[in-house]
Amino acid sequence: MKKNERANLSASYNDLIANITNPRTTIIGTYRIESVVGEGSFGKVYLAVHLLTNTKVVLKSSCRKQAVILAREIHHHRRLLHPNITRLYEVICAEDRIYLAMEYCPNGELYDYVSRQVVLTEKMTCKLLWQLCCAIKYLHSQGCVHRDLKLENIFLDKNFDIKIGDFGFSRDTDCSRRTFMSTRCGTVAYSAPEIVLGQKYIGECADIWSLGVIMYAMMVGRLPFDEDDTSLTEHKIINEQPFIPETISPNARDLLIRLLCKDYRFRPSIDQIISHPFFRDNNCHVSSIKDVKISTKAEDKVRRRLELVGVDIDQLNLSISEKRCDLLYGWWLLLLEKETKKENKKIHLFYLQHSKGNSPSFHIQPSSPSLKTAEVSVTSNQSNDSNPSRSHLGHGTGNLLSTFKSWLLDSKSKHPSRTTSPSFDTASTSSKRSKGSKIFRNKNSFDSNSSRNGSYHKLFLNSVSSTEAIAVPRDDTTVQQSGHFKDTQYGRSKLDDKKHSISVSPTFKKNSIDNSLSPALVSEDSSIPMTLTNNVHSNRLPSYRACNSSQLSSVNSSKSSLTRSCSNISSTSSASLVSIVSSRPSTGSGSRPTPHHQPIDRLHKSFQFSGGDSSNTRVNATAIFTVGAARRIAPTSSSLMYNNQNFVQEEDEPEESFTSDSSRHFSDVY
Ligand SMILES: Nc1ncnc2c1ncn2[C@@H]1O[C@H](COP(=O)(O)OP(=O)(O)OP(=O)(O)O)[C@@H](O)[C@H]1O
Repeated sequence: MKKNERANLSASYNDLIANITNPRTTIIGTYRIESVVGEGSFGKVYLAVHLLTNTKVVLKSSCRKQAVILAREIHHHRRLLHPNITRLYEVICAEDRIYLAMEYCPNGELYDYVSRQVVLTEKMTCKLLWQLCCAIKYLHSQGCVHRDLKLENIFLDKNFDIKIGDFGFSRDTDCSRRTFMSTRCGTVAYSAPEIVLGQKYIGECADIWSLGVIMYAMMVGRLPFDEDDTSLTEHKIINEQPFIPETISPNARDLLIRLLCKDYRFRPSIDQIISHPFFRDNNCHVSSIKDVKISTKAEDKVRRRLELVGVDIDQLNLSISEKRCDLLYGWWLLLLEKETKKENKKIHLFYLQHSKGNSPSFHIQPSSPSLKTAEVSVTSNQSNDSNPSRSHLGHGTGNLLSTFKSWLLDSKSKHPSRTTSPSFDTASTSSKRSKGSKIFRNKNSFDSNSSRNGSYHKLFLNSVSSTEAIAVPRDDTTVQQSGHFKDTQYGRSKLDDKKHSISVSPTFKKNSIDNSLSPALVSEDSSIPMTLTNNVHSNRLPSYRACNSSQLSSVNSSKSSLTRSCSNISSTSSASLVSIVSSRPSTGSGSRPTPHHQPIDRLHKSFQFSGGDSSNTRVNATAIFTVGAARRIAPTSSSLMYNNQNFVQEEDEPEESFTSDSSRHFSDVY
C-alpha cells in the first residue's frame, strides 16, 4: 500500500471515530442539524437541512413522554395543505425523542415582526390579514379549528407571507353545523369572552375573536386586552370595548368592532369577513381564493424521479395517500414543493416580463408558492376600463393582429423583458408610533421585492417553454362592480358568482393545413421542420381560442395533436397576442426538449417548429397573450401562457384531556 493511501485510510478512520463518538447528535433521520432556532414547550427547535433535497426545515424536538399530546398536533397538522399554513413533512421517532420536520420560516414569528414595526400600515395589515383569513377559511373548511391563534403561532416565510403553525390545540369540528366545545385552551389575551366566562363555545367563533385580537395588534401596536394581572385582562375581555385610535380607517374600525364582538352569535363568519370592504378596498377579493391543487405534472415528475432512484412506488403511494409523515412522504413533499416552486417561478417571471409599460400592479394570490395550484390568479388593479367584458376580452381581432404585426415590424420596440417590473405590494413602514405600545422595539423596514428586477429576464427565457400552466386572470373591475357590501349581509354570493376565469390556448389541428396561408408559414411536407419566417405581411397566425377553466379538459384532449396549421385568429379572440415561443419537439417520453425561444422583437426572424415524424412528435409552443389590451395600447394587462405538453390546468365531541406545559397557555392559568 502506498504511503498516501495509508494516510487517507487512517484519516477516514479518525473521522469515523469522531462521528460515532460525538455526544452531540447532528444527524436525525435524513436531516442534518445546523443550529438551534428556538425553544418550544417540549424541547428545542432546530434549523436542519434535508440531506436528500438540501432543503432547510425546522426540527421540533419533544420528549417521548409528550407523545400523546403530540399525536393530536400531528394528526391535525399533517392533513393541512395550504400556502399559508406551515407544512409538516415528517415525524421521526427516535428512542427517547420525537422530531417533527416542518417548513422553515426564516422571518420568524409575526409577534417579532409586529414588535419591530410598532404598527403596520393598513395595506400591510390587509395583506397579512387576508392571508390569515385564507388559511382560516381553509382550516375551517377542513373541519378543523385552531383554538390558539396568536402572533406567536404565526410565522413569516422568506417573502414575509403568513404561515400558521402550532396545531397543538386544534380539534375536529363539524363545519356544516356549529359544534360546542368546552375545553379551555388558548392564550388568555387572545381568548374570546365566552371562553373566559367558562361557557361552552364554538371553535370557529373563538378563532374569529383571536383574529380580531391579531388585527388589533397589527394596527394599534398592542393587544386590546392585556394587563399584567390576568384577572383584570379577563375582566376587560368580558366587559370593556377596545380602544380604537382615531388613525384607524373607518373600514378597518368597522371590521375590528365586528371581529371583537362580545356576543359570538353576532361575530361574522370567515366568509363574511373576507367579503368585508376593508379587503375589497385594498384589492383583496373573494374570487382570488383558489383551491389548493398540485399540478399533476409536478407530481408525475417527482414520482418518476423517485422511481428512478429505486423507491418502491407502491410504498410511496401508500405513504402519500395515508399522509404517513414517514421518510418517503417527507422526501415526496420536499421534492414536490421544489418542483411546484419552480413552476410558479416561471409563471411569476412571465408576469413580470409581460405586464409592463404602464406598470399595472398585480400580485399572485394568496401568497407563497409552496405546493400551490398551477392555476394562478392575477389581480390587476389598474383597470380603467369599466366594461368588464371589454377589459377582459380585449379589443377584437383587428387590434390583435395589428398589434402583433406592429411588434413584428417594429424591431426597435421595447422588448417586454427589458421593461420594468410591475409594482408589487411591498411592505411599507409606518411613520406612526404608538406611544406606550406594549409591543414596540424598533422600526425596521424591509423590501421583500427589492431584488426583483434584473435577474428575471434570463431565467424566463431559459424556462418559459417548459412551463405548463394556464394562468387564469381575474377581472377586478367586474368584481368590484358586482360586489356590494351591505351592513348586515356581506353580499358574498354575488361576489362568488363572478369568477372570471379565462384561459387561452392554441387549437392544434393535426393534418389540417390552411392553404391560404403564407407559404412561409406552411410546410407542404407533413413532417416537420416547418419554419415561420418573416411573416410580417401575413394576416394569418396560428388559430387561438378562448376558453374558461372548465373547458380546459376539452382543450386538454387536443394537446397532443401537432401544430400543423396556421389559420385565422378565431373570431372569439379574447386576447392580444404578444409573442410565440417555441421549443424543439421531443419524441416519445425521452429527454425533455431544449427550449428554443425567440424574443418578441426578433420573432419574425425565426420561429420554428421542427421535429421528426408527426405522429410521434410533440411540439412545445408557448403563446403569450395580453388580455384586455396589448402592450403599448392599453394600461391593463394580464398575461396568459400555454404550453401544449400539459395543462396546467354541539353536540360535544369528546374533548381530549390534556394540558400544556406552556406558561403562555390558558390551561396553565386555570
Ligand atoms: N416553522 C418555523 N420556522 C422558523 N422558526 C420556527 C418555526 N417553528 C418554530 N420556530 C421557532 O421555534 C420557537 C418555538 O416554536 P413553537 O412556538 O412552535 O414551539 P411550541 O412548543 O409550540 O411553543 P408554544 O407552545 O409555547 O407556542 C419559535 O418561537 C420560533 O422561534
